[in-house]
Amino acid sequence: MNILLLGYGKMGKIIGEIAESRGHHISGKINIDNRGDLDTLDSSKIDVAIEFSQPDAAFENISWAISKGIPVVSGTTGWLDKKQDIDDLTVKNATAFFYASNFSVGVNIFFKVNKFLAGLMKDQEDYKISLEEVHHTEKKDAPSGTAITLAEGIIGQIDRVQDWKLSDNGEVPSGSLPITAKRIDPAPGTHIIRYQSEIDDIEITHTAHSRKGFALGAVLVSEWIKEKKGVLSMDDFLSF
Ligand SMILES: NC(=O)C1=CN([C@@H]2O[C@H](COP(=O)(O)OP(=O)(O)OC[C@H]3O[C@@H](n4cnc5c(N)ncnc54)[C@H](OP(=O)(O)O)[C@@H]3O)[C@@H](O)[C@H]2O)C=CC1
Ligand SMILES: O=C(O)C1=N[C@H](C(=O)O)C[C@H](O)C1
Repeated sequence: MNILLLGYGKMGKIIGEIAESRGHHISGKINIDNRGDLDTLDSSKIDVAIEFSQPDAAFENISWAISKGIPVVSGTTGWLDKKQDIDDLTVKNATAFFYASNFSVGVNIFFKVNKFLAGLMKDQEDYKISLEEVHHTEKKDAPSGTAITLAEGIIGQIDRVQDWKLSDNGEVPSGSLPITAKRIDPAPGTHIIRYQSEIDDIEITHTAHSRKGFALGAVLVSEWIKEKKGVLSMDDFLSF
């Protein structure tokens, strides 16, 4: 498969290595300084674009590829206020767009565990609920996309929590779920959900040991999406 990498930073580099080790060819490695190369690329020869850039670049990168009819797999976080426009463009151009806040299988299992636990805790009003995420200091957005997905999983199950708020000290108005974002090198990504009461605490944690799980997931999805059309997500890809 011919893969275009839109964004060639920490993630783009590992994705490129894994893709090549699985027999794929990297048709281009695009960063800010060589974005002009897109004008000379033969888009008909690209099977999939994998987009891991930065929040303020994602929309432009994805729109470019989708407008050319190239299926896109994107993991960039922090731009989702514009996702509906991309979904509409995908349908208009009869191609495919796949977004996930986290491509690792382990985190996607953790998403399910989070929802299950929230369902069990929905009537346990004595427990204070909080979420903490820890990432490396180069991360541009906070909270992480993964933390937002986890928060949405809790909000969907527990009526007394209506929204989430970023908070340094865990103090938020009643009805909000506090998310604390810590930036500590070299953390690839840790997410902790806590239910705390006077009697006891329940805590679940996912700790990524490297970026390999995110990158491998993105390559596996790219292999799967090649012949697909429409707006797709991890729920379409995973069988659990
Ligand atoms: N969904 C998931 O599973 C995961 C998502 N992520 C997300 O992926 C994104 C990238 O992460 P990471 O690789 O660690 O970040 P990096 O900062 O290491 O890499 C981002 C790259 O994007 C490039 N870039 C910036 N602007 C543009 C542009 N206009 N066009 C093309 N490329 C551009 C940067 O170029 P330059 O170096 O020239 O500035 C840089 O090389 C982040 O949003 C992160 O949150 C990360 C891990 C997993
Ligand atoms: O920026 C990162 O590094 C990561 N970003 C994603 C997020 O915001 O959730 C996924 C992972 O946690 C690593």
